[in-house]
Amino acid sequence: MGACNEKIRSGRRVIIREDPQAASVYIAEYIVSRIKAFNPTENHPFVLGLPTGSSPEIIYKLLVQRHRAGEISFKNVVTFNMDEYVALPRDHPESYHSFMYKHFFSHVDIPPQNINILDGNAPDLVAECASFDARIARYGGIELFLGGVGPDGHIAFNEPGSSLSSRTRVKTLAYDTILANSRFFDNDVNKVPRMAMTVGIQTILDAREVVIVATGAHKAIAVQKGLEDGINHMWTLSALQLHQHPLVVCDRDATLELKVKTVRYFESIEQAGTDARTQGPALVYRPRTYVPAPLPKKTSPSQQPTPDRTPEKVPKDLRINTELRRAQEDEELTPDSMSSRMIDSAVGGLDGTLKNDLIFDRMGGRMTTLS
Ligand SMILES: N[C@@H]1[C@@H](O)[C@H](O)[C@@H](COP(=O)(O)O)O[C@@H]1O
Repeated sequence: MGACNEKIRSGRRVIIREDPQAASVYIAEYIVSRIKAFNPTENHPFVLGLPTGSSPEIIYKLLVQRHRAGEISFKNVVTFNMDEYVALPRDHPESYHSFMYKHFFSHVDIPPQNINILDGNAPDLVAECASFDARIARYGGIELFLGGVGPDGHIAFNEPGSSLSSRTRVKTLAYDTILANSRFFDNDVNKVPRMAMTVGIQTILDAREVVIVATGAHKAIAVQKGLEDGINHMWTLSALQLHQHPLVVCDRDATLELKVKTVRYFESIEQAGTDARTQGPALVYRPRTYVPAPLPKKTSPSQQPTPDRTPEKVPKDLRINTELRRAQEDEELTPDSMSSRMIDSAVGGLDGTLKNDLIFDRMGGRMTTLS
């Protein structure tokens, strides 16, 4: 597993800020800059994946502020939310529908028909999940998926043990998650829904870029398992090691379980000038792997886009071809394999201090110390 990871960790970025506010400022600015760089139009919208949870609340607040200041429009942005509880009324204050309208959608100019949230009360939940995946495919895939992480390392509701190749589906919540989320339900575990619908790990990995916010000491073990250990379905955050462009933004507390060397390494990448806000994956050069069907003409908010509701109606050519996408993505910010660190030229462009830090990390150096 270790050797395999070395090859696939390319382009991984970890940004560390002192507190949740500063981490959120970074992410909000990043999202704004990505949407602006994409220059979305009605026929070529920016497709944004979105989370709920307490961690992204500040991010939404900042995005709303930027919108009110006239700095960003969401008119040509299409959103897909990660997850929703099953059988919780849509207008329940803790439904993810309510959360999203309360914190974000009601305050920006996104057209209602551009909003996609799983319907946890659909008569056929399996068909609803398939329809959700079909809608994502119809829009040409997700450009940027923002996510949080649970204390047990889950992303969306992909609980420990989830399949790394999963797509949108119904999941039974882990007890840890029910306990963690009971704070939103009068601290009563019995009020927390037992099931949820969630995008799968593969749904997230299919996004062209994934941004994770992790703040607070209670996320430190998940961050350590996700970043330093190997890919493990018991810590589904770690699946991002399979992605070409994951960006994890932590506050200082969330790094408490990381090795000092890991923290210093990622800080050195940022100091070396590979600022994620300007070094994200190319937005326009990566070809879409399918041709999106033309979007319906906008009429009234009550006339939602009418995606096919059943899996049978999903045309084959709308399926995501991840192999082709991977083949196209070969740009790297900084080599992150042990073998490449051993080559002095890999750090040749850094200043003396950074060079010393990284050269210290050579396998040869460690062997000398041990002998
Ligand atoms: N389904 C959500 C996740 O998407 C979220 O990342 C997690 C962490 O939430 P918080 O940010 O409140 O810690 O909570 C829930 O389980």
